[in-house]
Amino acid sequence: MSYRKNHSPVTITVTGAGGQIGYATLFRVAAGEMLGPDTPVRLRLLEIPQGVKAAEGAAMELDDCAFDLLESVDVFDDPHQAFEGANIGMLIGSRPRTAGMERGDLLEANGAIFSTQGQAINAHAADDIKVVVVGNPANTNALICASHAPDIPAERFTALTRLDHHRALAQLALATGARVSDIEGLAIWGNHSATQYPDVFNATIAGRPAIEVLGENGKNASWIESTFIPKVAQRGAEIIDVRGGSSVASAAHGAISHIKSWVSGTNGQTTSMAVVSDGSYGVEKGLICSFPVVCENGHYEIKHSYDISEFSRKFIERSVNELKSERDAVASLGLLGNAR
Ligand SMILES: NC(=O)c1ccc[n+]([C@@H]2O[C@H](COP(=O)([O-])OP(=O)(O)OC[C@H]3O[C@@H](n4cnc5c(N)ncnc54)[C@H](O)[C@@H]3O)[C@@H](O)[C@H]2O)c1
Ligand SMILES: O=C(O)C[C@H](O)C(=O)O
Repeated sequence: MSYRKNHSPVTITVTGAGGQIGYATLFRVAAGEMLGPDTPVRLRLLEIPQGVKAAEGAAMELDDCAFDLLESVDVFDDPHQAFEGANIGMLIGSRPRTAGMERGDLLEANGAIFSTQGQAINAHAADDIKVVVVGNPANTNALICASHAPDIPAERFTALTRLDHHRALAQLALATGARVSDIEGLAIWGNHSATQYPDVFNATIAGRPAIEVLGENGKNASWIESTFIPKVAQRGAEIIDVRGGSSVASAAHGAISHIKSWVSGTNGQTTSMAVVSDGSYGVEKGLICSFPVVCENGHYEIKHSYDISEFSRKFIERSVNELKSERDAVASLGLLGNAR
């Protein structure tokens, strides 16, 4: 459903609320930037015990802002309480990789978090719950979460690739001198990882094929392959390298934009969301994969009109194969609940 004309409060559960992205998200949500100026919000903040103080501090500052849209803010360390009545779940908190941790250890640690949260959402969230998973590995965490919430349609569990979409828009605008608002049809395919595929071949700039405009700016296919794709796909690592920590404000902006689009629509414009595959474009059904989507009336739809060249197919397959291997790894660890 769309909340735009609905003045009743919307309950939003934010996990990892004491962390950096949580801090960069909460105040904007309470100010109405996500659901609009007519929609009051109730915030339910979830942290692990060690993070509760930080979340309580954020809650105190939220009070001190005296936001007129903020009806309540509560802090929990129990997911079953935190997801009570949630209409929206922003699942930001996750277990970061620390020294000595293997990939399997990371998947396992996060698997435990996201299975518990999936169960809590299944048991306590509102019927119209919409979930975006931000915590990495975001796509597979969303898959685990959905698999533990058998009473909720799998379509309601999504993962964040909007940040990647924004990064791609910005790089294309920089390369062509275009305005971001003149670009349409750009899409991120696959996993929120270095294998993701930012696709310019279906994009237009001020109504003209982006490829043509790139060509006029001296940017050919080899620029796309050797500069544009790695720049976007490895931007997260570049930010970590330059900033000394992973992206925060841009990730919060991506998460807010993701929910805003899903709830209020994209006015026919394309965006990217990692959503459950319906088998479109040969992506195995059930994987949480980034696709081009449009949103309307509180729903998203995968766009089915994209031309996929051999070049694009190769990149999409590589990322989808990575999603399959993550899915197989968590399945073999017994972390997937009900098969759908
Ligand atoms: N998808 C994306 O585009 C994207 C972009 C940037 C970062 N990220 C990911 O977002 C996540 C959060 O990043 P951050 O910078 O806010 O990290 P952070 O370490 O500052 O904050 C994470 C918070 O989550 C909390 N947490 C851990 N386990 C939890 C659980 N089970 N329940 C509730 N809270 C829990 C921690 O206590 C911490 O306060 C990371 O996994 C990061 O890799 C994703
Ligand atoms: O946290 C990370 O590893 C990077 C993050 O997912 C990003 O894309 O900025």
